[in-house]
Amino acid sequence: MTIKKNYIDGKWVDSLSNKTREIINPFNQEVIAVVTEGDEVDAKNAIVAARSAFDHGTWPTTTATERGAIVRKIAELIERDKEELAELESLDTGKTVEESRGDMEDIAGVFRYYAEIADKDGGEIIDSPIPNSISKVVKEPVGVCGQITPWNYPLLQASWKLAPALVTGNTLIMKPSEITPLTSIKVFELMDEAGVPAGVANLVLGAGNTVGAELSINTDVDLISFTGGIETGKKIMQAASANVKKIALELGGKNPNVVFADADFATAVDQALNAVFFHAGQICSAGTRLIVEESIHDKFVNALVERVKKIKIGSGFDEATQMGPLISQDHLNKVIRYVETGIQEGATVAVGAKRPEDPELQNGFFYLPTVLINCTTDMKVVQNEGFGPVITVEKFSTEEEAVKLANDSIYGLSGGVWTRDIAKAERCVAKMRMGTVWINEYNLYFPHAPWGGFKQSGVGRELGKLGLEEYQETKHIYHNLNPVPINWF
Ligand SMILES: NC(=O)c1ccc[n+]([C@@H]2O[C@H](COP(=O)([O-])OP(=O)(O)OC[C@H]3O[C@@H](n4cnc5c(N)ncnc54)[C@H](O)[C@@H]3O)[C@@H](O)[C@H]2O)c1
Ligand SMILES: C[N+](C)(C)CC=O
Repeated sequence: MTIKKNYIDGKWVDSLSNKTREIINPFNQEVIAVVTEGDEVDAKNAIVAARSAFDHGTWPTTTATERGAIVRKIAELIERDKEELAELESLDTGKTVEESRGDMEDIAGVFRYYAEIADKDGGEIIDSPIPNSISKVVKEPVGVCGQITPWNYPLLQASWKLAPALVTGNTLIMKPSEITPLTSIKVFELMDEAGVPAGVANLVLGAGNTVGAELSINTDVDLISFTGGIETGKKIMQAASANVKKIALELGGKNPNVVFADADFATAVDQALNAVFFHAGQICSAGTRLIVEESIHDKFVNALVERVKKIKIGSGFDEATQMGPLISQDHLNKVIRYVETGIQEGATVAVGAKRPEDPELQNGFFYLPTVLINCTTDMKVVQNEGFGPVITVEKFSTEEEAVKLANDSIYGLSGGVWTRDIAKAERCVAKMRMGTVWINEYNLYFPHAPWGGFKQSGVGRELGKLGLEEYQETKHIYHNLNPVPINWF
């Protein structure tokens, strides 16, 4: 098997240690690739390349229109190679190929969106309060950016960082999750083909506590953008204080999906399933906390359980499959422990809570879709992110109680409200402390609207204009057209 390499200063290179890592297919544990295993030294080399490209290269001063054209070209290349990318993503993560195809469309859309808005904001002229002066505000790139991504949406989360960083003239070093690097490697090949200059975009493969930690602490890095778990986010925040780096943190969620009795019942049941079991629940915004009005609770749970029993789990490459495996043995063990904790705390298993018995699935990291009822907000299984195909169900009887339960969390990433009463929906979402709230919808996102968390779900925003501004410094330029001595001293 050819060893896949780091991409530093425009060249594909092995890590200096010559260590390698096997990449495993979560469906059957087969080795699907071998990649070089970078560490702090490789990260430092990439930082030197990115620093030099920023301080001495042409990229930061290339016009936004030209940078936008290159980013548009990346979108076209992703569309050209969409099928190959989708298959790689499914091999690496276990998600269905149909899902991965959807991801690739979203990813191309993100590159296109940022290519389009790249040259649409030329700054601002301020109405200066001082005669004979010009006061203007311009945007400039932040500098060298470290970008660290998770395993659940490897290329999608990478695209939310790469596209805005590039169009705004930054240079960058990306570290994908060490267990799912394949589509990131491929997209760096495409960025090279699109004409991104050497040193502007660098890729270092390897572990979080080596490559990731170096990117976070190194004082030649000006910004660190991280998507991943809350505990890692806290470490990165601390390390970033070494040079008061700018930080953008997209962290976890424990997201409430509130269903009122007057909601469209069938749609709310269907979307509650999607909200949590899509990608086996390995989604930051998964609607893992179902909060249902008491009067419809039993009927809702029964309908949910009937549908859950029919979910087809299997290979992401089988067109009939609706849910694939979890990402790894470690993660499967974590989900098993998480459910056991819930049961010990008093939750009742309505369906699932075990591994499938199908002999064909025994080599994969599968866990059955699980519904836990009789849950209360004080339980760990309701408060902690499980990141698996597990939904907890709580009851409420008043609108105030529904909002109170929804907000009772250290997280604030996203949430949903299901009702036909427009005023009630608006009252609820106005009080819900989350970065994204859906009304009669769940888990929808697109490049035009910002994404990010309240509370411990993160700092900053990705996507939309705010996602671009994360990669920009704001400079006020004051020009005195009639300089005269002040004569104070
Ligand atoms: N808010 C969002 O948009 C969003 C999107 C996707 C995933 N997530 C979150 O990501 C988590 C799952 O992903 P994960 O298990 O890969 O998360 P993780 O925190 O374990 O790892 C994420 C990345 O951080 C790296 N890392 C680990 N330790 C590090 C360190 N000390 N310094 C620097 N980097 C380090 C890892 O190698 C990986 O590349 C979940 O909590 C999920 O909610 C959030
Ligand atoms: C941000 N999102 C929803 C694409 C993936 C979260 O894990």
